[in-house]
Amino acid sequence: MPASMLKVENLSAGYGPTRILESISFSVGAGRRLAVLGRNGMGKTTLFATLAGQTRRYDGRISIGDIDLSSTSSAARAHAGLGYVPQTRDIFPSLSVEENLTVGLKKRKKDAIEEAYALFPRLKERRRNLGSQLSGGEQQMLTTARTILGRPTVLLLDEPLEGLAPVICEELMVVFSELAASGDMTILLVEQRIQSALDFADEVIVLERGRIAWNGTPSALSQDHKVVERLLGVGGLH
Ligand SMILES: Nc1ncnc2c1ncn2[C@@H]1O[C@H](COP(=O)(O)OP(=O)(O)OP(=O)(O)O)[C@@H](O)[C@H]1O
Repeated sequence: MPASMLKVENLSAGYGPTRILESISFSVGAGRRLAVLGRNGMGKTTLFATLAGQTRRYDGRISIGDIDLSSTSSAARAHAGLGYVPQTRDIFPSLSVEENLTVGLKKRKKDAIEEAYALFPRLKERRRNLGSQLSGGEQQMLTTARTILGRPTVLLLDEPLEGLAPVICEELMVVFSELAASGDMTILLVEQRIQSALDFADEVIVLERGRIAWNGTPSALSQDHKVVERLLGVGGLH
């Protein structure tokens, strides 16, 4: 299935009575890549959790293509093509890699496994290992592969590089770029490794206290040292 456009209009959301996101609006064209940046606690994870239907939405609209997802369940959003890879690397620790990949699949188990191994050959080497025996990078590959097997047309990746060695980060970013280049997925990436996010993205939004404080291209952001320092808290990019 080809990638879908994601549109977010005047979205406000939070946890119970605690408002975190205030009137967020942006759209990501089909097959485009958006980096969502911001200092700690500015609402990036809350934005993704809200898109995935896991927080309380007070107001606003979320749509994929022509489908309005605003009031639908998390399961319905996944069914409509939204894939969410949370920061928590959700895998089953007591199941093997292969079982993690196929649990819940009724059909095309063999195809799914081969597809995941083609994407992440390291998982093939580890196929008999339990989830709990994997390194952080392998867990990230497994959770990403599990989500991709659901054939999302919009993929949300929340800090996939967190805590990983540089060589593994590079490996993951290559796969994410290949997925984006396939034209099958629109990808939104939250990442603290700002340079990696800027190298990957076509467009950027920067959140500050639950609002969009800046939006533009990666090159415009790289050149705006004041914005980088004020909104991202780093003295310069390299
Ligand atoms: N389950 C929750 N209940 C109440 N408040 C929460 C909950 N999760 C997060 N928050 C609050 O929402 C705000 C935004 O947090 P969020 O995790 O979305 O930020 P973030 O930009 O992803 O930060 P980080 O880069 O540290 O992951 C913070 O003030 C945080 O304390």
